[in-house]
Amino acid sequence: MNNRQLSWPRGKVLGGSSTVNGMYLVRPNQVEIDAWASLASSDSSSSSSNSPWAWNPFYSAMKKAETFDAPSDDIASEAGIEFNQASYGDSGPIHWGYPGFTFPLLSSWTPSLSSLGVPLNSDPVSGNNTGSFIANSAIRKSDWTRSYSRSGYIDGITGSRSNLDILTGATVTGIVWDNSSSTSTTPSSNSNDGLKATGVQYAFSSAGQKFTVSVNKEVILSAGAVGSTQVLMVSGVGPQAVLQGAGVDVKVALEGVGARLQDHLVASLVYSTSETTAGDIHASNSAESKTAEFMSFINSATAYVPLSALFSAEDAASVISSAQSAMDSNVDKFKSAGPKGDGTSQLDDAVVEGYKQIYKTITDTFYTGGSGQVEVLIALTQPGSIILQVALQHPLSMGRMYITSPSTFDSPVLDPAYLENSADMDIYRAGVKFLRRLAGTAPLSQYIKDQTSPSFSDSPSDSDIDSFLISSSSTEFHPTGSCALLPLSLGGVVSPSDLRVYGTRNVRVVDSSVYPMELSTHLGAPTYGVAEVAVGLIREEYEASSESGGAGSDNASAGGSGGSGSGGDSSGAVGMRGLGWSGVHVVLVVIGWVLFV
Ligand SMILES: Cc1cc2nc3c(=O)[nH]c(=O)nc-3n(C[C@H](O)[C@H](O)[C@H](O)COP(=O)(O)OP(=O)(O)OC[C@H]3O[C@@H](n4cnc5c(N)ncnc54)[C@H](O)[C@@H]3O)c2cc1C
Repeated sequence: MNNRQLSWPRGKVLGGSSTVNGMYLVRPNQVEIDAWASLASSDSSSSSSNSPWAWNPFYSAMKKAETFDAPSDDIASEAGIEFNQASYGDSGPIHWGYPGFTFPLLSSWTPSLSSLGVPLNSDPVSGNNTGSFIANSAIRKSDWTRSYSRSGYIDGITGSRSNLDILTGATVTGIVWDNSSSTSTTPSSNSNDGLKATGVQYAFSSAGQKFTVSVNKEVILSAGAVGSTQVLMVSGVGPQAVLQGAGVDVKVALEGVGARLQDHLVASLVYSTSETTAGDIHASNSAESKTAEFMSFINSATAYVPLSALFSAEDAASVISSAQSAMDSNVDKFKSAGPKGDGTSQLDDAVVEGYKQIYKTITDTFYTGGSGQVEVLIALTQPGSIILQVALQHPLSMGRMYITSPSTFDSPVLDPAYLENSADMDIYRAGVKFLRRLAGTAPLSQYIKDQTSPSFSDSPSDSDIDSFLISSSSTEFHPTGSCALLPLSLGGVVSPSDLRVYGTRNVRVVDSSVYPMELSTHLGAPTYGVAEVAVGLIREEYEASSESGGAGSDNASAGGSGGSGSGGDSSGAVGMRGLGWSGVHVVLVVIGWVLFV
């Protein structure tokens, strides 16, 4: 995007990004999760329907993390909220609620979208998220506070658990290996081979003393899409060319680490309004603006829009077939860009094959299977304005992240190759046109006056829209793909069977880096699901081992959480809730948090 640099904030705090995020709780589409399970099982003899990553078990895991808080009748009718309570969990640590304050203009959201072919979805959380709806927010109704990984998973257990230590303010600087445990840098999918971690090193500043937490059992990284990838790389696990360039000894030449980095891009159209917005009430400094109910208001009206509502049937078919027929040239381009995107070396064949399979999945299944290709949102947070936003959901453009130094105190290079693929621009541009139609569609149109930004002509050309998107798009804060859960033959980083990093015996990654492709959702809710699946797999493994007199019975350390605490969480994933059985000592080493040992 004209070499623009975008800011990618992350929550550097206990609870990770769930502490600072926009609080949308949305589930992905079943089509996406089943496609992931199918890719994950593609080199195994078992069917993807038995995979823990298939929709049914994954849906159960997401529900395990949550408790649904129904809105009051007044809020539901004022905002036009519809829901199916049976589709939610009822006893998990994260509250799926709604704000205690709303705006009548929000009830115009779903009728206007329905008129544009995106009907109300009154049950968007049980497998089909396409359509328009008022999404859940991460709000606990009993006191209108944010429900996030720390409040859900950690706060209730600190002080009461002698087998949990949390080191805050610490930055993990690398994994300590038993170098005699493996002599080969070639990764194997066999967990009995490979490097064994014996500890995690951390420090409180870049020049400060380094400390080590020893590991009896394993290390679980939950440092997020950027953090976990960086920790692996500085520890010698990653693409050879990258590690050598950064002065890091190659322990495991795992070429998929950091490859295929992706993100959701978002753009905003701003309209003036004479309707009162949340921004107006905030700015008024009135008594109402200080109530807990008002302060709980957060944007949440959304819609996942399929190609059929963005294009005519003929144009949709043309976008799909152009993307499909351009696959081989895009794959070649991706391969020759190399691990640093500078063409100095080619990408590994397995990583390229993974890109090809993901590309096929997006163009053959997601484009045609009815899942949302853009998300459309409305924001009421600016005084005097209504903001309509569009975010591209399944980018074919995938880039890379890599380190240039062996220190986790130095920033890595993050390059998601935004909009390099022309199909991405075609769909994103159609999303902007859709927003403009939405602004003119009743009943929402009665609240909308002039478009104040960007300053388009009445009929902007495609190139006007493209220039606007290139110059003003920002991140929707959903980076992923950098530690993909896929077979080694598709350039995976963690094994679908147990989230173990290939080429290691006892290091797992459990966080939002593991999705091989973007999902049509905000990534928080599914990442709680990833963590809950992980807890199930890890428990099963230790319990089986314990029964046979193995690892589970000794006084060891297990891995922790990220940003959160127990059981599973997104912004700092996995969980004490599920993992803290007796005999296992857990240490969270945390900036905001991170690992566990
Ligand atoms: C501004 C913003 C808005 C967002 N809005 C939404 C939203 O509305 N809804 C939604 O569902 N999702 C949203 N997201 C995304 C969502 O919050 C993340 O996808 C999710 O939190 C990812 O969880 P994670 O555990 O993978 O990583 P994180 O939550 O980022 O947790 C990683 C943790 O690891 C720590 N860490 C990293 N490196 C190290 C290290 N070397 N040593 C020690 N600690 C380390 C970090 O400090 C952090 O505490 C948003 C994200 C942001 C940043």
